[in-house]
Amino acid sequence: MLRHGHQLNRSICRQYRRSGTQAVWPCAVQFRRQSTEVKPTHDVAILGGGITGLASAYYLARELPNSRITVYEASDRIGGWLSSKRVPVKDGTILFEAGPRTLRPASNGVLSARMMQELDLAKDAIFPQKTSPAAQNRYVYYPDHLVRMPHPAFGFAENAWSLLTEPVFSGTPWAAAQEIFREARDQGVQDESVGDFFSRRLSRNTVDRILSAVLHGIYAGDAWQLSAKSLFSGPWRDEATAGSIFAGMLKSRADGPELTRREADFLQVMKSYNWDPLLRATLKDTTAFTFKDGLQMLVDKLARHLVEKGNVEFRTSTPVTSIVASENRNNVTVNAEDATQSGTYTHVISALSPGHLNQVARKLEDTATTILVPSIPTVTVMTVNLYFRTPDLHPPGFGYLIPQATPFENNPERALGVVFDTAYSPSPKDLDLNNWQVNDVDQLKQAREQGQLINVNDFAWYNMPHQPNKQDDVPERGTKLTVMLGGHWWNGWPSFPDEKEGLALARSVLQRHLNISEEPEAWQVNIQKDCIPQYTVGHESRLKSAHNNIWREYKGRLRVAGNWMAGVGVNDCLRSAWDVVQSLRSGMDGTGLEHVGTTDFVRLKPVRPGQQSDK
Ligand SMILES: C=Cc1c2[nH]c(c1C)Cc1[nH]c(c(CCC(=O)O)c1C)Cc1[nH]c(c(C)c1CCC(=O)O)Cc1[nH]c(c(C)c1C=C)C2
Repeated sequence: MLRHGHQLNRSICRQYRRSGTQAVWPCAVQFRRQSTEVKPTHDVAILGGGITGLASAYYLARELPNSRITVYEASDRIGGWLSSKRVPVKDGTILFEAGPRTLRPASNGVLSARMMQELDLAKDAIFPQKTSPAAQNRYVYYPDHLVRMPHPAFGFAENAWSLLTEPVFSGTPWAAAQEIFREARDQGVQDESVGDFFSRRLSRNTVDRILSAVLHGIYAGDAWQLSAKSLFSGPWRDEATAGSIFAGMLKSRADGPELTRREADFLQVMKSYNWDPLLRATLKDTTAFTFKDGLQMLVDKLARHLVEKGNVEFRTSTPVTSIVASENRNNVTVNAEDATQSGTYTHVISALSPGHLNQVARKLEDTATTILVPSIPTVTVMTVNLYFRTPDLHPPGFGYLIPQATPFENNPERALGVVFDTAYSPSPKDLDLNNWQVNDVDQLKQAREQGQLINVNDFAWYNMPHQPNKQDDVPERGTKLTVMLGGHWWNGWPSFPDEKEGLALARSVLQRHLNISEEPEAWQVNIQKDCIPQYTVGHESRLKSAHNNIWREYKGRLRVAGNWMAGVGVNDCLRSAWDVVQSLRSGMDGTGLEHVGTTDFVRLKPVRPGQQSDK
């Protein structure tokens, strides 16, 4: 982080000082409010205070309430890549996100939705509607202009015209029509790159012009390095079992979608959860949500909740130097740089990156690094947040992605994409009663009390009767954008652009692509070093080796979680924390990687036309 301090973490610290709680949180000192001294069933050290570490502590404290939990964090703040900052502008304040900015409620996202309900955060959330431009309008920049991606809401004629005339789609509709007739891969192929897989099944243009853009937006990675088996496990399996991706899709429609048994069980557990009916309805109407003070609110609320629990201790500014299993594998000693913070635990959950875990993992009396996890490459992403006084400097939408095929002269900065952040916050105009589609507040309140969903223009008004939430506190909304740079384009670079260069690169992208030449009123440059692990070809077999190595050395006393195993997003981090805690709770042996490569599949009931799938 190159600008602005860690105000939000410090503000919790101040709040706890003010609230008269017995110790100061977290500010480099430990904090534990022990209610009654009961011998803990599990004494667990969690390594890493990012979202995975916090979520692990949260699930442990809930599922194993008699456990004792110690979270070790090397830096002086918690939250990892999640970092929201409120910054001043001429007439108010606006919110910048350095890392992830929204959460999707689908799939593993049910965990973030559930956490939001349990932490009473839904009243602070912002829910753009499915039908809003933010949800529907997604663009790709190719070769020298923005192209809106087809969406059912745009109608047949517009979508067909775009597919037939835009160079970005050149050859793709024809390749898709032929996919079912293409020969399936040799059964001996263990894995291949996403690029190789989809250029075999569809076309090279489809990969370079469309898929590579999608992969930029999720992994900031190279389509020709990332693993098809790990990233597109469904189509990868469909080719092997049904002969083609299209045939696999037809089979799913007829017989029902195929899931691993573990996934089906997870969905069942989530379905039977006692959802707030209004939140459930709101989530069905939205594709992504955020909070009025950004995703940092989730971190702060989680931390506060854990401190109040009493059985969680945070040790910030406490780098761990090694973790050593006892000879009989009954416990693990965590050694910290400050020896007074070292301790012996029944279990350790590592929420560290693989490289960091390898550095601290030691065999008994061994001083050399132990390779527990085979090397998993990472990429560095620079995010540049900018705020301009003039509103609507871009077309309405979520943002745009830049594929690998965009000619160098149209993207010499090697940008990956641009996010239109204003789309996630209602403007003061949206909140003005006179601009509402319905403006009889009493009628709206009555409807809300009956559990009906009320929308204020493009947003669900969940926190009624309070004013709908907004992120930017300004009387007239400007334009807020984030330019994403780097990723795989910067692989092997000995150093990265500094703050000044980053800002210049971002402004140059905006000038060329959106014709924005205005001076930004506020900006922030963030370099997220090694933030996204790359699931490159052979990823699954590396995870299997990691499982074997960790089991051999720690026999279930060390479990791993994080964004390097089953998805790089915040929701996936929550899921890996959830899985580790569930297996600890049920007394199962494991490492956190025991499910990798499972072949136990079940079919769900097919969804008939007109029928709604269960969310
Ligand atoms: C900070 C950079 C990140 C990039 N990808 C991710 C991060 C954190 C991880 C990620 N982004 C998305 C997903 C899909 C599933 C999901 O959980 O939503 C994942 C795993 C989608 C996405 N991509 C962008 C945004 C704003 C979102 C929504 C989720 C979020 O807020 O992160 C834009 C975007 N992300 C990256 C780039 C290069 C990019 C470009 C416009 C990298």
